[in-house]
This record gives sequence, C-alpha cells and structure tokens, in this order.
Amino acid sequence: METNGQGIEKFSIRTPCSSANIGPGFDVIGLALSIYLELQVTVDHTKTSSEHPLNCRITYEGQGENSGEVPLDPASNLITRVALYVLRCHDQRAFPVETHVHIVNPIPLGRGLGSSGAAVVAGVMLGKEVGGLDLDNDRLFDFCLMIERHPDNIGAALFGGFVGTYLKPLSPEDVARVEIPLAEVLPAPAGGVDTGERPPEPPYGIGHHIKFPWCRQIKAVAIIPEFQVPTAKAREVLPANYPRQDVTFNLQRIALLPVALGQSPPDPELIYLAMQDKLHQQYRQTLIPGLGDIVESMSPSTQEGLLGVCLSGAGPTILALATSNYEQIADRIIEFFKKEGIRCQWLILEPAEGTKVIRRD
Ligand SMILES: Nc1ncnc2c1ncn2[C@@H]1O[C@H](COP(=O)(O)OP(=O)(O)O)[C@@H](O)[C@H]1O
Ligand SMILES: N[C@@H](CCOP(=O)(O)O)C(=O)O
Repeated sequence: METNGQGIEKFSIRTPCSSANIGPGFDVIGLALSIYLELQVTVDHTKTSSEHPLNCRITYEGQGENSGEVPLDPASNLITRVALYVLRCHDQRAFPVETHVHIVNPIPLGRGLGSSGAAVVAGVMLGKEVGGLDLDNDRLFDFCLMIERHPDNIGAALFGGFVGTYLKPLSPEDVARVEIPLAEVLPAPAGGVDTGERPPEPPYGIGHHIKFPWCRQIKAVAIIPEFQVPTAKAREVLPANYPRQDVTFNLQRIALLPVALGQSPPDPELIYLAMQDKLHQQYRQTLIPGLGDIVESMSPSTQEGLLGVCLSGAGPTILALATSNYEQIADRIIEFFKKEGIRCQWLILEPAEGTKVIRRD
C-alpha cells in the first residue's frame, strides 16, 4: 500500500478501447486504440467504517452519463463487480474502507469498440490494486477470461497494441471450470446476501497472446453510428456451423493479415484482401443496416488512401484502415448510414499501449 503519509492512497487505471476481429480474425485478433477508460481511485485508510455498500462509492462521467446505463451501485456496476470477483477469490469480501472510484469513460457503449472489454480489464486491475494482490498480467488475463470469454478485446486492452490471442487446450476439469455460468462467477447483484463462499477461481494459463508489429503510417478511422448493438445479441445471429470453404477463406486471410499490417510501406491491395471475412460480418448485416454495401463498395481502387474496411468487433462501428484522406473516407461511409436514416460520428485513432496504473499523490 502506498499512501500519501496521511493514510490516503491515490492511483489511476488507464485502459484503452479496442477493435476486435479486423475482418477475418473473429475472436482472435485485437487492436488497442487511443480512447481510454480511466478509473481515478482513492482509498481513505483513515476511515474505520463506510456508509457505502461494499465500502465503495462510484461516480461516473462520460458515455451514457445521463442514461443510467452504467449503474453506480458497486454491486451492479461491471467494473466493481469484476474487482469484487478478484477480491473474493482472495478471501477479501469487500473493498477496503473506504474506496472511491471515479470512472471517466469516453468509450462509446455497445458500439464494437470494446467498452465492456475495457471495463473488465480495468475491473480486474482495480481488484488487484485495492487488494494488494501479487498477480501478473498473464494471471489477470485468466480472471478476465472468466468474465468475457472471447480473448480478443481483453487481450488488446490489457497488453496493448496489435495482438493475436489464443486459448490453451484445458483439462476436462478446467473446461468445466471456465464453462461455469457467468452468473456464478459474477453473482448479480454481487452485494446481495454475502454467503461468504469463494467464487470459482480461473484455471492457470487459459489465455495467451502474441504481439504483432503495426506499420506506423496506418491510422484507424472509426465511423460510429448512433445506435447500439449489444455484443451478446450480435453473437446470437452467428451460425453454429460453417461451410468448409468459408472457414478456408478466413484461414487464408488470417495468414496474411499480421504481415500485411506490419510491413512498411503498406501494400493497399494486400491489406484489402487480408481484411475480408466470411465468418461473422455477413450474418451481422441483419443488425447493421448499410454494412453489406459498405464492405462491398469501399476499396483502395475507388478510395484514395484507404487500405481496407471491416466491422469493428461486433459492430455497429465501421473501422477503415487508411494512410491519408481520412475525412473523405469517413464521409463516404457516413453517407451509406445516412441513406438508412442513421447518424454517425467519426474519429481518427492510433494503436495504444495496454493498461497502466499511475500513482497519484
Ligand atoms: N465503463 C463502464 N462501466 C460499467 N459498465 C460498462 C462500462 N463500459 C461498458 N460497460 C457495460 O458493457 C455494456 C456494453 O458491452 P457490449 O455489449 O459488449 O459492447 P461493447 O463492448 O462493444 O461496447 C454496456 O452496456 C455496459 O453495461
Ligand atoms: N470477437 C468478438 C468481439 C466483440 O467485440 P465488441 O467490441 O463488439 O465487444 C465478436 O465479434 O463477437
């Protein structure tokens, strides 16, 4: 515990947003990008009791601030529930008296930019820090995977950069452990009646990642529609089985993608080809009006500066990779959504570092 000499401990946790899949890398590839969730945490060790549930007060500013989408009750808020899961796995039943978490969240919610992945990663890190736990990032990744089961967003948000993520084959007993229903990992609400039971701990070494190089000339243009698509819903529309030729199509492209996006100067034709997908985007068109037209008609041959275009995560955000003419590219994509009566905002983003803890005095 590092306090300021008066028993007050202050630190911030900064976690980037992420774009998963980048076309063919469904549930594998993640790219950390430069919008950051920040937790400003204060632990007042001079207090001996707290009037707040679970000894934790939450305040919030940012996306969905006035919509009530992000609960301020620590038993319901995703970040604090995740932190509490980590604490309870280590026999700490609540936050230290008295914890204040101020959440600053500019990551759009439910738009395919990994807001929930960032919340899970930040929550795991919060549990580690307030609990004074000796957990390295690989172990934190295991905890994240008990909550968000696809490793691409959380891998990018935790480790930063452009990553490939994969899961280790588990023993039958460990498979049963990671398949425990989420409600048992994160009982909702976490602060109900505390049975004193330890939640199921993650097996060791569930998830792994590898960092790929990223060509610095490439920027990510995010076109963010005004409507939300919950990731769970966008996963429900995917089929249980795929035609063999579609799987082969994606495997061929995934073999190209990390090389194509790492080499300088970037080769637009190669990147365009490497970003094609047949495993998720076509099925998600039903939820995202305009998606089919956008991926079919935007290419480097018609749009100067463009390298490739894909759905960001589960959508509805569109990610265009480009080296110039960002505004023209964004405007063209916005036009497609406009025809469907959908308004958008757009941002130019860059690859970001992973989650950091910054001490404040
Ligand atoms: N900073 C946050 N604090 C608390 N909950 C959050 C935060 N960010 C995201 N969430 C939760 O995650 C949900 C969005 O997750 P999801 O549907 O996976 O979309 P995405 O991760 O693509 O933004 C939000 O509706 C909210 O419940
Ligand atoms: N691989 C996942 C990624 C979901 O990302 P999100 O940012 O939409 O949560 C998927 O495609 O379902």
